[in-house]
Amino acid sequence: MTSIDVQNLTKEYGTTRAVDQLTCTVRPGKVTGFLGPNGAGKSTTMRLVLGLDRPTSGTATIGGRPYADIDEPLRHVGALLDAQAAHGSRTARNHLLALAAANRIPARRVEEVLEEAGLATAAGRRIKTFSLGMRQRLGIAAALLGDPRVIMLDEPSNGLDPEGIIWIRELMRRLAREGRTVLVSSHLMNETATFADHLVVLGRGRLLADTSMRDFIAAHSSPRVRLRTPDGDRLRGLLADKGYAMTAQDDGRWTVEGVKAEEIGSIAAGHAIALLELADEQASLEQAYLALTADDTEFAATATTPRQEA
Ligand SMILES: Nc1ncnc2c1ncn2[C@@H]1O[C@H](COP(=O)(O)OP(=O)(O)OP(=O)(O)O)[C@@H](O)[C@H]1O
Repeated sequence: MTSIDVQNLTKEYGTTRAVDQLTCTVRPGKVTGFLGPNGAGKSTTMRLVLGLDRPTSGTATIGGRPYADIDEPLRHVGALLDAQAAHGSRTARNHLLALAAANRIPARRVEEVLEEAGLATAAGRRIKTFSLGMRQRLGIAAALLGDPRVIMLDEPSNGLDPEGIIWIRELMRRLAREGRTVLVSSHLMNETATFADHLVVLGRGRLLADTSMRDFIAAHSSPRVRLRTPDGDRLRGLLADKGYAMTAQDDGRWTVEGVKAEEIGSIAAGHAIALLELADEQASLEQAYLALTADDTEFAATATTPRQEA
């Protein structure tokens, strides 16, 4: 089993505590979404796991070993941290060939990952001519080069077009199905909801949540019911007597907060009120995330303004 294990990890930059006593385990066979407001410590944690920075205290290991102790690390751990990092005057193919040679990876893997990342026709071009999306694809190709069991991607959808976003989503799902450990940071909640099974959420360097996506949404949202009825005013009165507010929506439906569909259904049935539609509404990951991180957002316009997806 190749897990990423973080134990009491702390990183201070001067007086800034970027990561604060963080303990979590990222397990194989799942895509784990790594979330948190700007400056929460996600990139710092990834850098510490990859040995690119030294922790102030605590440990980060991959499969039980610090990254620095892993021989030919690209064969075990693939990471995309900064897509701008590749040497601009090299071609994409030469960049990957150099990485392959340094890690004793056969050169034919270069052609495979170029193909997989949709860069086969651009392989002979210098990286400095690449768009941001192409650089992301190249970074992901590099991460996959050594067929690693552990993949860490920092904002992989950055700069990708809609087709690229679908590609990366399906790629991550497949990597997890193959039993690999996949850790992906993102600011895009709707996007994360489409690929993550599990979530690790940071706020100001501390762990706010380490839970399945489903449990996270259930824990950080209140129930809400959507319904349609020809007898809205009567039902609204009945629900008001029980302390529930029924709110008219623009599309002719009503919503009721803080209640489950079963309860509304039995109240309506008890008073012979017809319901043409009745359903529990699933809160979105974005709503649950905003509810959890409202107090931990360092750089927000106002604490109550929901952020739009970038
Ligand atoms: N090299 C550094 N020197 C000084 N401070 C740093 C350094 N790297 C990160 N920090 C600080 O550490 C904190 C965490 O930053 P980090 O980049 O890890 O957050 P993040 O969650 O990845 O944010 P974002 O979502 O904006 O990418 C921030 O306050 C940041 O300013």
